Amino acid sequence: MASEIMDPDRWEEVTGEFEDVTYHRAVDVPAVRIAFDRPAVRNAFRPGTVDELYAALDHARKRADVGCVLLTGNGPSPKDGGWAFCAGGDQSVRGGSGYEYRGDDEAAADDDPAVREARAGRLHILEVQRLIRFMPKPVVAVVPGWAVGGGHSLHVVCDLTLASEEHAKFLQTDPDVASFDGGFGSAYLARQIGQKRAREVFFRGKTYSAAEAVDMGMANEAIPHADLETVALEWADEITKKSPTAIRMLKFAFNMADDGMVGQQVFAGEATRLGYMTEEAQEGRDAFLEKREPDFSAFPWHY
Ligand SMILES: CC(C)(COP(=O)(O)OP(=O)(O)OC[C@H]1O[C@@H](n2cnc3c(N)ncnc32)[C@H](O)[C@@H]1OP(=O)(O)O)[C@@H](O)C(=O)NCCC(=O)NCCSC(=O)c1cc(O)c2ccccc2c1O
Repeated sequence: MASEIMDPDRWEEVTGEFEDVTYHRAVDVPAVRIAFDRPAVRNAFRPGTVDELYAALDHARKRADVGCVLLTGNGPSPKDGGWAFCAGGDQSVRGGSGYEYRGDDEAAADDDPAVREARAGRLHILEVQRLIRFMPKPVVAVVPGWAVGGGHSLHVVCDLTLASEEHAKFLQTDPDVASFDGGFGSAYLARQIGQKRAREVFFRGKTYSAAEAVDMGMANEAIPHADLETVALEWADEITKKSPTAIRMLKFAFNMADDGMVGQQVFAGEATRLGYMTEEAQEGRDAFLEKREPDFSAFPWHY
């Protein structure tokens, strides 16, 4: 198995071109498990990792038989036995304007010369954040160890966070390495734990345990390490037994208050879809196609 705490009987691999992440589908729950797979570097991401993560998440987003995504990190490290969710951007490939494809990572990069010419350093983990935020199904951060820097921001943007009681550690190093996630990583964190605490997380760079993260309101539950993935699957099972439409509308309703006009647009788009599903809307469409006046008289003015 990809990770020591992953139960081989519960998962089957989803085929794809993956080097830096693993992608599995649960055998008895409509959920998938997407995991960073660079445990020797605390699951830090390089550009190719982010490309693969995006591809796997987008695949999960589109599947009718997937209602929940578990995002985690494989472990332990073969070097020292350490555990990590994700330690953020790989500092060894950070260039002048972002993270760069280098070495074997280069193979994953787009070869089109015009694309190469346009490409600045990659900060496209932000595109992954938006995908998580706007996908119409819950994404659960399953944190078996370090969640640091851009890895911390990823857990923040996930809908729920479950953390290993023994090994999860939450830390913001952004200002130590002269980086700053001024979007969800900081501002949305402040929504979760309050302005003073969020500023402390970034300005002091203190490490918080799973229990502290739960107390602060940025994690949902601390779970014994050995049971972490079992409990995560139980949560996925509970979630996916509920109405897909209700869960989708709730996620977008929760988002809307913080997402401005885009949040309204995403929620309203789903409301439009529900409208289109009514006979009333179909009468509007049919009347146009049949070149007649619409007759909405059968549809009451509900209150
Ligand atoms: C994560 C740690 C706190 C763990 O400490 P620990 O003592 O347990 O382990 P080691 O330090 O010995 O690490 C083991 C091994 O892993 C390598 N490693 C760890 N993290 C990284 C990393 N981020 N990049 C590269 N390599 C890493 C480490 O070098 C060791 O290798 P050896 O060969 O020596 O065995 C601690 O490791 C740590 O503090 N890591 C750095 C965390 C960090 O600063 N991350 C980057 C923050 S910035 C960021 O992530 C970010 C990315 C974006 O794309 C953004 C985009 C837009 C806006 C903001 C962004 C952003 O902030």
